[in-house]
Amino acid sequence: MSDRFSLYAKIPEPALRRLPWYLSYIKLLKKHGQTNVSSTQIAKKINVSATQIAKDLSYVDVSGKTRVGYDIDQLIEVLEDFLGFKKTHKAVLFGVGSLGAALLSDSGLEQYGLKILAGFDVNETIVNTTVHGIPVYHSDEFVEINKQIQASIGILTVPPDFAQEVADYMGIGGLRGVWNFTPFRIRVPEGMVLQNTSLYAHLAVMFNRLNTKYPTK
Ligand SMILES: NC(=O)c1ccc[n+]([C@@H]2O[C@H](COP(=O)([O-])OP(=O)(O)OC[C@H]3O[C@@H](n4cnc5c(N)ncnc54)[C@H](O)[C@@H]3O)[C@@H](O)[C@H]2O)c1
Repeated sequence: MSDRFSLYAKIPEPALRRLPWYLSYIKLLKKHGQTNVSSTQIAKKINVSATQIAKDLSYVDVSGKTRVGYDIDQLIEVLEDFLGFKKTHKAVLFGVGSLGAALLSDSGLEQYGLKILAGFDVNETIVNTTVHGIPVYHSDEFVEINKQIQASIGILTVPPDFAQEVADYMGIGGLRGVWNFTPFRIRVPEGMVLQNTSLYAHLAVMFNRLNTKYPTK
């Protein structure tokens, strides 16, 4: 992220979560040849009020013009920069099982600025192979290997019983952020960034909403 953004107020998380929606919508408009967009136009499609959109965009270094709106090329550039999608963040992944291997095969992550350089596992049948072109090493080799590759993010896709132990080990190897896919609520030392992601948590919310709207016997 550019230094210029450090001049701005800390953006609230809900606003930060909405910015990628705007980005993806304006990229679609660009694909259809549009060059400018107003917050009112975004609002109609995204289902967020125009006032909220203008407020969210006030956290990034871009300004719209009356009646013309925002320049789409500039808005895409600034949003991608702000969201960190233009920079390469080096990562490693622990636990090359079904979820881990799927993440290694997802080329979308690299487009969004996350480059996975290596996988680590303890299963001898996976160690010293490549998965989708990414080398997989034994977990014991992580600290030495990371001295060379200097990754800063660790993706955690091990069984929950090993989640805390592996997260602690990630810290020893110099990682500064953990993207935790396990359902285990890991603790990380102060200064380490933790992001928990769970498909199942979202699924539970959807089931709950469905049951509320359409109760079953
Ligand atoms: N967040 C989500 O939406 C989501 C979705 C699916 C699975 N999960 C979670 O992701 C994790 C992995 O699930 P999966 O289905 O891929 O399991 P899996 O059993 O297919 O894979 C786990 C892998 O971790 C490896 N492993 C075990 N101990 C290790 C260690 N100490 N260091 C490195 N690797 C180690 C195993 O050898 C295996 O290859 C689980 O915690 C699961 O609950 C989360």
